Amino acid sequence: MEELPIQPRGLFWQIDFVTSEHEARLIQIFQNELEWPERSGRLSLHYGYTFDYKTFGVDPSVPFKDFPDWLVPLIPTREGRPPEQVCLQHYPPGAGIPPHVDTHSAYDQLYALSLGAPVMMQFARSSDTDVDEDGEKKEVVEVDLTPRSMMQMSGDSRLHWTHGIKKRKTDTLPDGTVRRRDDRWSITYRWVREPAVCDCGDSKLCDTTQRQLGIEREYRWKKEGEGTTVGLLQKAV
Ligand SMILES: O=C(O)CCC(=O)C(=O)O
Ligand SMILES: [Fe+2]
Repeated sequence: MEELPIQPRGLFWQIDFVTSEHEARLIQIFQNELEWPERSGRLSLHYGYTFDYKTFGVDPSVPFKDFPDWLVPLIPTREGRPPEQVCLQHYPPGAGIPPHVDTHSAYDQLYALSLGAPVMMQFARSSDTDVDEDGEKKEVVEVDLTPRSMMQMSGDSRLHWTHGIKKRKTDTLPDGTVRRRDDRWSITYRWVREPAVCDCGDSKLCDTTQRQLGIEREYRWKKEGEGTTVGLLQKAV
């Protein structure tokens, strides 16, 4: 994988992690062979261990959910062990994910594979000099999540920038082209951090730092029923 020469630092990229034929077969499986929750918006299916919201680690009372056959060849091998948790998500056109960092204390490495239609992801950090489109003092960088690409978020991109996908039906590319959204699937891979303590010291985005400073966190920032990733992700404050 190669690091993208952009801010945020720490984004590693591999194009064509799967072939178009392989991608088409996977999308067939996602559309015809999996049981998705019945609601609108972004939908998630989880594999591997279940997260325990009390300990912020793996819940030992819930058995490991085996990786299905289609998932096994899609597991990144660079970490030397398989991820503890894998999440398949479907984004119909118009769906998004609010800006967040994946909880620092719970997870160490984080990878995401994109399949189907491309989408723009916004990476953001607070800034004294920049304002975003909502007038907030934020520096925002858009990264095009092109299909079949594997992205690793490490370093700054993992710890000190939030990431999210806007709920909208089109994305505007850097050259001004307006691109319609279409169905997208992503597979997110998470490696548990042991012990569950992060030492990055970011008081805005790090749950360990906030706990040490006595700052109350907003774990349950997602609406009830909006998916089972509640607690995995931390809202940007
Ligand atoms: O859909 C993606 O590529 C990323 C999703 C994400 O940020 C997450 O599940 O934490
Ligand atoms: Fe995330």
